[in-house]
Amino acid sequence: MKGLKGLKGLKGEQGMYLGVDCGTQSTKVVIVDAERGTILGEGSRAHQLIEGDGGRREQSVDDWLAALRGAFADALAEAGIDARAIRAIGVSGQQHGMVALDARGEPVYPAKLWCDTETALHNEHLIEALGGRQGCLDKLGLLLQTGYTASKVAWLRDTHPEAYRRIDSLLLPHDYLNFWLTGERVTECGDASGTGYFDTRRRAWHHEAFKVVAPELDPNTMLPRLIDSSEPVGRVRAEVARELGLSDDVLVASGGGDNMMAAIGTGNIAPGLVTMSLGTSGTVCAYAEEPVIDAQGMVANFCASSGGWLPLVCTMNVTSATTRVRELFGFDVATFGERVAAAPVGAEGVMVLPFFNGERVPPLPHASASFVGLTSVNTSADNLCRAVVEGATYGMRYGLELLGPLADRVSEIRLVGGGAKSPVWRQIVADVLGVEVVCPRLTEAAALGAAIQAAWCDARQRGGGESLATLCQRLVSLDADTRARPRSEAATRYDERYLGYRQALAERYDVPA
Ligand SMILES: Nc1ncnc2c1ncn2[C@@H]1O[C@H](COP(=O)(O)OP(=O)(O)O)[C@@H](O)[C@H]1O
Ligand SMILES: O=C(CO)[C@@H](O)[C@H](O)COP(=O)(O)O
Repeated sequence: MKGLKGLKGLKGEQGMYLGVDCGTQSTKVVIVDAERGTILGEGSRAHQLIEGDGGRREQSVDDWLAALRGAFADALAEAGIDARAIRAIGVSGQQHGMVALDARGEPVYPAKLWCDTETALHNEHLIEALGGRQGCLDKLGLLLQTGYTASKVAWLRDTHPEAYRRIDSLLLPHDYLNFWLTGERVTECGDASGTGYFDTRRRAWHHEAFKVVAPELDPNTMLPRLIDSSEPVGRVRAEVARELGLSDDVLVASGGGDNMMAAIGTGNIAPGLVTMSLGTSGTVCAYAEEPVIDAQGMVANFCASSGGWLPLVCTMNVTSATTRVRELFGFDVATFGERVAAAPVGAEGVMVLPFFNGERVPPLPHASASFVGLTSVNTSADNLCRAVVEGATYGMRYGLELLGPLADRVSEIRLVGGGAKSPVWRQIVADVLGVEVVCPRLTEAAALGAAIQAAWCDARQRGGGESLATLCQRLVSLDADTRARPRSEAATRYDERYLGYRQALAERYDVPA
């Protein structure tokens, strides 16, 4: 991967845009010069994860704010610009998290995250109450999956009635950061489509579904105002502008869910491309001009944040799984990569079903991880490290196959997220999926997408004609050095191993092989 230094250009006096991505493990910030098409600085700060029995995964919103402040300071120092040159901000956020605020704007409970599986039973009950799978598809255009916001709200109602009674508004993580920046409670269709009370076909809140989730709450006042993804949320509050050293008229774009922003940050805003993220979660998505309704409910018919739709498959165990095994052996990221590379294709028969966090697709919220095929000969650190990377990647192939016709003719996958920084993993993805992969120069594509969206929003506000496509052309560039092509022998071996993976899923979990 090329360093950012090679990308830096002259520092303009204006036309700077800030992209923020509040991911699961960290907040990333980039500063771009949209006129020159250069990335000037980036920063990243980690978050704490609150984990508990039964699949609890939560975060404190204060942690997000602290990470944003720190990452912004680092990016600004690297860019070496005056913060007053920043014209607009775009915020991307991990999808689905429940941020329930009281009337003063304080959380009534910590943010409950997309990867929390504690509410699986509530999700099942909600599906039933909405008329089963078909009822969900008819009303919402997608099937509720454990992890969506709806079951978290229902869970809070059941388990913390006092906190539930104090709810005044229900936001998503990126909405919350926009609220902190502007004081406005606003959302847009991309992120809203992952709540479970949004009609993804009509691109509107589904009040009837919301009443099933939270009968006592009034959707007219609880739910954030919906704006188009090209519209601004507002201007940065004076207090925030002072603290961050920004000028007092900085625009805040609508922002969106991290997958929607990563689609923009990889130029995936027209049919024909596939974006795959190896983040904490694994996601694979393709832009579509019409809604894509999956009768099985595994492909989520999310709206894109550039108009159109972004059908997506999400698995919960990608770098969350590889990090667990890496840390078990006490390896740093570089050593882990070396150990993965040292093991042969197929890890000498060791296979990992990496469901440490339960799983969303296939829908196994209560599953746990398994290491299978271990013998006295193949049980080595190298094989275990490779097997967890391979297992997470089999999940991505499963997801790609679910996308069906949208991905069938794709000649190249744009790979993003932390795991995409690993050359050995990129090759494994190419070999397992049998498709060429390439990374954008900036693998923090969600933060870049948010910055591009901010530039788009700013251009529209100023009456400028610059389209999102033009901005993507200028700011999204691919790193030829990251290109990995399938190797025929390895691909054939992986076809066999993938069949073994599907068989293991069928035997253990009754998932059709
Ligand atoms: N070279 C690498 N090889 C494997 N994993 C990596 C590498 N670089 C970063 N990661 C992992 O990527 C993860 C962070 O990815 P990221 O996309 O930022 O996650 P999120 O957006 O969910 O917070 C971390 O678990 C980190 O260990
Ligand atoms: O739940 C989903 C998508 O439906 C996840 O993709 C989250 O949006 C978290 O993303 P990362 O933190 O892994 O980037």
